[in-house]
Amino acid sequence: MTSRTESGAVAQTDPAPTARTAPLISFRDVRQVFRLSGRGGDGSAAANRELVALQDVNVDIQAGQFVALVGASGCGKTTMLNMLAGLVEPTHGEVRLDGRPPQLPNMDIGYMFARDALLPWRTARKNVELPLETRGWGRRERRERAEEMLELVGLKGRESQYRLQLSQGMRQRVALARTLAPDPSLLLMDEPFAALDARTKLTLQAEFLRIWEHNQTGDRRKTVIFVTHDLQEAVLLADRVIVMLPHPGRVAEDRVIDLPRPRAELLGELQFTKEFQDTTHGLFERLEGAIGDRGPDAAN
Ligand SMILES: Nc1ncnc2c1ncn2[C@@H]1O[C@H](COP(=O)(O)OP(=O)(O)OP(=O)(O)O)[C@@H](O)[C@H]1O
Repeated sequence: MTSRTESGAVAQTDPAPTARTAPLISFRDVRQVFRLSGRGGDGSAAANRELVALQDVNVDIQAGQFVALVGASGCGKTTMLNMLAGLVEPTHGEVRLDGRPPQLPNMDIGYMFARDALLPWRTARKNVELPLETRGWGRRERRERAEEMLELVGLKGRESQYRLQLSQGMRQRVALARTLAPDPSLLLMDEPFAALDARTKLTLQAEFLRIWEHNQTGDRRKTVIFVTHDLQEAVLLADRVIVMLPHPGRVAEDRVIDLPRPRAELLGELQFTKEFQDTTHGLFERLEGAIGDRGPDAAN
């Protein structure tokens, strides 16, 4: 499989191992226009204008891939996640998940955000139990599963603590445990580690990768769509990095990351390898080049 960059060139791409099977996810000629209402520039007249959040997006993703979406603020990354979650329907074109338009609710999706969004009146364990409650799990199995997940993310002994008693890193661990608890096969992750300091971030990246890589050998392998502003994080974690540009939001580059797997134990060292630095540098130039290019819809 190949894909086109915005300039029409064919980008280096392709999830080789499963390339001949039908993609789990496909965005076909997707365009998303939001109608904005409000005051005009002079503050006097009401103005209605359109914002092109996504333009000509064509992306296929195979089951089990770890794909990072990277790009400046406003290039439509979250909108793509929301389309997969069934929260946004494209204005034009098609989004397919397992061959069908995404539907709400989809119990086989886990969605995780930059802010932990834990319920402050529930303990860590009760927070992890939440998605299991909505899926109708019984009380005992919920409790067992929540405890198992909290142990997996390194929070054994913290089950009864409330959000306020936990550090930001611990809260994100609880959020990760909550996202993984129902064992979803598709993970939508919107800057899940962005609010963490560098050291905690690296620890959580490694832990998440360890869990994900461990699952890849079983029948519950997980597809990950991981949104980040951090190019290094994208290259470290993903099989494939899609670089997006804003005004309008579009795909600029679609690159396979050819670093060894499993990677979880290597993250600390990988960052200093020439392979990693060359890959990151190439993609960085692509993003940097875009800074001068405000795109055809810069007013948006
Ligand atoms: N429901 C909406 N109504 C109007 N405009 C929207 C809506 N959702 C998103 N937008 C706009 O669409 C554009 C793309 O938004 P989106 O959140 O997908 O970008 P993003 O790349 O995820 O940005 P960030 O990195 O800042 O989260 C932005 O200009 C945003 O303001």
